[in-house]
Amino acid sequence: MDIGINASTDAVGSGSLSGNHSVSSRASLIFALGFGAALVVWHHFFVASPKNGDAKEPPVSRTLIPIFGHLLGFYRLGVSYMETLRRQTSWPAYTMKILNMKTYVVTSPGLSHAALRSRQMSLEPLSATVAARMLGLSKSANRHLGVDQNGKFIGSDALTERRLEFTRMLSTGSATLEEPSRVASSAVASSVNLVGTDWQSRDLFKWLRDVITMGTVAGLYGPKNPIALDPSLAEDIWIFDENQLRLSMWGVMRKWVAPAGVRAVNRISAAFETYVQEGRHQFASEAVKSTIASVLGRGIRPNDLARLEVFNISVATVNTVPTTVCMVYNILANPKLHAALRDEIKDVVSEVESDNSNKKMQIDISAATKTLPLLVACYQEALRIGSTPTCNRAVLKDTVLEDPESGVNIFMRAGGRVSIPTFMLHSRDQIWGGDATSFDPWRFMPGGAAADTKGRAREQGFVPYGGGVHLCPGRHLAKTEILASGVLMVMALDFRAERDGDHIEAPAYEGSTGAKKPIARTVRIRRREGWEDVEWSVKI
Ligand code: HEM
Repeated sequence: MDIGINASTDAVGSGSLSGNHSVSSRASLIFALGFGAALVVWHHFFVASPKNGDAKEPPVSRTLIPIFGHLLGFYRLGVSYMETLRRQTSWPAYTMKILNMKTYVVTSPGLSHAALRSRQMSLEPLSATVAARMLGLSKSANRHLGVDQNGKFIGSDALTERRLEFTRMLSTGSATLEEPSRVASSAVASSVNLVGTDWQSRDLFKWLRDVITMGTVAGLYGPKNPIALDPSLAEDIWIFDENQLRLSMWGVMRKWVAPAGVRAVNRISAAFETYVQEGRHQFASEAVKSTIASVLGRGIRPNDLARLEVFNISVATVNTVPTTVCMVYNILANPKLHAALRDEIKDVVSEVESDNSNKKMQIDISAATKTLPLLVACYQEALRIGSTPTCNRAVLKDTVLEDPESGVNIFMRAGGRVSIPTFMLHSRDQIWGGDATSFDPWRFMPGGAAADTKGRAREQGFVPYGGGVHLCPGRHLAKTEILASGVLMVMALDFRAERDGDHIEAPAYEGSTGAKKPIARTVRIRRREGWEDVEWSVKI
């Protein structure tokens, strides 16, 4: 284009330039067509062909658009794109090829468990390289994570050490789990106790999001945490989450491709850097205190530590929030269920102490599995359909795994990735006894399709917290906080739809690139009638 304009305006050499231009543009056209045809043939035979290198390797999923087809699919449909590809094959897994990277997407329950438990696969190389690309860490911090100057994982025990420490500190029965669980539940109770006696309109998702985020962060990072000082940072956690894919894919170009994501990382990490420099982490949970001490002990600068905390804080909130929102919304949308829960929970409510102005009531969730089976079933059902984490693994060595359902052996090549989108297992009618997309807690009650006769949740195909050595270390804390939120919302508050005469509807979701986020809806909320003067707390 530029050559053409220059040629016609160049009085001296316009003719020859012009002539050269038409010959060169024909040559360019022929070259472009030849190159395009070669690309399509290469894509067809080497990328889009359903045949893979090894006969036992899962078939390659096809896309109509060469090279960028899968990326466009993700941009358009988010993680649900993986479900559309699943329909191309009856294998328990398929291969998604993007350039030379192979991702094995596992779609059957048995193969998922086998992959999650396999010692030939690990999450760490992926966490380390993705963190390095997304967070703008210094070279020395990348080295700490085991990432070399080319962005390649060369190994480090830093993430293993953190995982083991976190898992130990947040395991059931440990005093170090009790403290953050108590603080998180009290923070939710405090938010509920602030609700007034007159009806007020609230965006239910945003309100619950902020209540849960404040609770989780207070539980982990203590009362002087950055979000307690600047609540607007809660929004940044979600902006970061929505931009994760773009941040991780574009490395140094992320400033241009995901400016909002970069701003969110900078804002959150700046606040965490000040938090560490001012020593406010001395009031944090033991789990956070010990991991911060070990990172600083390895010579990592506070600025890099703060950037790593962006990742950690996101992991701790972006699944807890959608699970709670899903549970509360669906309870409110079903008046029969709501009434049944009020009836169940009333037996664990007791008056603790009263002064002249306030009654103090406590809800005991310490033995919830026994005393609150319907609420626990609501929690399980919300885990099933309310959050959509994807478990990822790097294949460390050539591996063959058996799919127990079909008896087929599946080969996965070293250097590839494994992706287990939990929503694909959690939303299949044949696994969940029909109508898998609806919220039906009775599935998890004794004898239901998702439980045994004693009400123990089925394990096959139910992997909300992943599995194997990477099984979510925060699951016990999350469970307590979600149950505490549930009992408080049900017992302490009344809810109504925004318009008189309407019912509160079950949440509807937009195709989101990040964690599951329902379409915004406003509801009215006030203190429960007849219980206006009560100050609530939760016994965990
Ligand atoms: C309902 C809430 C939650 C859900 C559904 C959830 C789910 C998950 C899943 C699926 C994984 C990946 C496991 C795998 O790949 O096998 C994971 C990992 C992780 N989660 Fe959670 N999580 C929740 C809450 C939390 C909380 C509250 C914390 C923090 C206290 C937390 C901290 C972590 C960490 C640190 C990892 C990485 C583990 C590793 O590197 O091995 N999660 N979570």
